[in-house]
Amino acid sequence: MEIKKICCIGAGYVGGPTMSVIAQQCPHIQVTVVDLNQERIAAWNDSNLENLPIYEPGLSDVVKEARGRNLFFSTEIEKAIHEADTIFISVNTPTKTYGKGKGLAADLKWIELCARQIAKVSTTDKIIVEKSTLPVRTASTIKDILKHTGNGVNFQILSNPEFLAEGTAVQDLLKPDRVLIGGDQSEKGKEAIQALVEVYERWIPRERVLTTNLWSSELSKLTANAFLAQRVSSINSLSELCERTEADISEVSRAIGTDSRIGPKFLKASVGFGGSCFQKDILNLVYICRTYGLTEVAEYWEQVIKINDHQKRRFATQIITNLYNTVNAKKITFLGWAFKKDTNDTRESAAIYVADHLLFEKAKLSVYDPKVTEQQMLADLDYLNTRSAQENQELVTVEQDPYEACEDSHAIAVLTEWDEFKDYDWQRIYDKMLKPAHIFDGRNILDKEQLEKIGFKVFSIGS
Ligand SMILES: NC(=O)C1=CN([C@@H]2O[C@H](COP(=O)(O)OP(=O)(O)OC[C@H]3O[C@@H](n4cnc5c(N)ncnc54)[C@H](O)[C@@H]3O)[C@@H](O)[C@H]2O)C=CC1
Ligand SMILES: O=C(O)[C@H]1O[C@H](OP(=O)(O)OP(=O)(O)OC[C@H]2O[C@@H](n3ccc(=O)[nH]c3=O)[C@H](O)[C@@H]2O)[C@H](O)[C@@H](O)[C@@H]1O
Repeated sequence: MEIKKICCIGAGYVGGPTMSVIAQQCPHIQVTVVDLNQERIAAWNDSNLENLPIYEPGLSDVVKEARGRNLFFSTEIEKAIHEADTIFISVNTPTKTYGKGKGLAADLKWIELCARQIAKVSTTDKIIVEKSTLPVRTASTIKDILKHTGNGVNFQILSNPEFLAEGTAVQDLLKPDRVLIGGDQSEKGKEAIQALVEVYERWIPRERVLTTNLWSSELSKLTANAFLAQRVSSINSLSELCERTEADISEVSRAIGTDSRIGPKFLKASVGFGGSCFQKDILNLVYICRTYGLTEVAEYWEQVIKINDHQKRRFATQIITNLYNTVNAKKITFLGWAFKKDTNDTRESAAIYVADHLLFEKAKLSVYDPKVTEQQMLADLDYLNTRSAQENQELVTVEQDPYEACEDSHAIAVLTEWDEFKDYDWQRIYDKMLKPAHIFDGRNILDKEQLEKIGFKVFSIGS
C-alpha cells in the first residue's frame, strides 16, 4: 500500500503547516487541504505570501515551493475526500461549552461531522488519520460511524498526533523529536501504519518514527501536553515563593535544570501559559479520569490549571497593588498580546485574562503586538462576555507603534516575549511616561538593572 493522494480536513494552525511540509518533502504525493472556512482557504491561496492566514517563521517559503505543484487548498471538501486514499482529520477539538462535560470535555462535534462526511462520499478504501488531539478511545467512535456506511468500503484508522509548537512549527515538522503513529494491531492495521511510516521516512530518520497501538498514541498526546504544562505550573508556583524569600526563580530554574534527569527546557517562569491546547487538553484529561472514577488522578492534573489561573490573576493584582491600589482611568501599556512570541495566535493568551482583570478595575489599556490585529484583540475580550463590545472598544486602544503605545502611560506590562522588546530605546520610552514609571515584566526578558538605572520601577516574575 502506498499513499499517493492525501486530503486534510482543516486548514488551521496544524493542518496548514503539517500538510505544507509533507507536500514539500514528498513531491510524489498530491496533498489537498480543505476547510469550510472560505476566507481561510482564500488566504492560503493568496498570491501575496504575506497574507497566509497563519504567521509562522519559514512557512511562506515552504508554501511557495509546493503550492500549485502538489499542494492545494480548497473548499471542495467532498471532492477531495472522494479522490484521496488517505484522509487526515485536523479540525478543532475545543473544550465543550454546553451540555454534559461542559467546561471540561473536548467537543467532538466537528470530528463526528468529518467521519460522517467521509462515510457518505467514500467509494474506495481509505486510511483515516487522526491528526487532531482527541480523547483516548475516539478512534472507536470514528470506526463505528464508518463501519455503518454499508457501501463495502474498508477504512483503517490511525492516530498520528501532532507535537509541533507554534512559532517553531516549520522547524518542529522538519526535525521532530519523534513522530507517533498508532494503529490497529491486525495485519491490515499494520499495513496502514507502514504506509504512513513510509511518508515520514522521506525526511525523518526511521528510529524517530514510533509506532504503538491506537489507544497509547491517543493518550500519549494528552500526556505530553499535560507534562509540559505541569512543568510551567511547577516553576510558576515556585516563582511566588521566590518573591517572598529573595530566591530568584531564574537561578532556581538553572540550578535544577542542569540535573540531566530534570533537563533545562520548559522551566521559564511566566505570567502563565496560554495557547489553544494546554488548558483544553488537561481539562479533557481531567474529564476522562473522572469518567473512569479516578478522582485523585483527576484532582492531581486539575491543579496544573488552578496554578496557571492563579499566576495570571497574581500578575494583574501585582500591577494594581503597585500602582497604589487603583488603576482607575490610568493608562497601562501592554507589550504583546499573542500567547507566545513568533505567532499571531492569541487563543487562551494570558494577556486576555490580565487585561480583563485590569478592565474590571477601570484601567485604560493601550496595546501593541507586532503580529496581532486590533480586531483579534477586541474579539478576544468580547468573547469573555464580561462587558459590552462598546465598553471594550472605549477602554482599549491598539497602537501600531510601541513608542506611542507607551506615551503618557503609568505602567508597562510585558505579556509576550517578543525579541524586539529587548532592543527598544528604553530611555526614550521612560522620558515620555508618567512618573514613577513602572514596568511589570511578565516574561523576565528585559534587562532589569539597565531599566532601574534609567529610573524605572521594575517588577519581574519570581525575584
Ligand atoms: N494549534 C496547535 O499548535 C496544535 C493543535 N493541535 C490539535 O490540532 C487540532 C486542530 O487545531 P488547530 O489547527 O489549532 O485548529 P484551527 O481552529 O486553527 O483549525 C481547524 C480548522 O478546521 C476547520 N473545520 C472544522 N470542521 C470542519 C469540517 N467539518 N470540514 C472542514 N473544515 C472544518 C475549521 O474551519 C478550522 O479552520 C486540534 O485538535 C488541536 O488540539 C495539535 C498540536 C498543535
Ligand atoms: O498540542 C499543542 O497545541 C502543542 O502545545 C504546545 O505548543 P504551543 O502551545 O504551541 O507552545 P509552547 O511553546 O508549548 O508554549 C505554551 C505556553 O507555555 C508558555 N511557556 C512555555 C515554556 C516555558 O518554559 N514557560 C512558559 O510560560 C508559553 O509562553 C506559552 O504561553 C506543545 O509544546 C506542543 O508540543 C503541542 O503540539
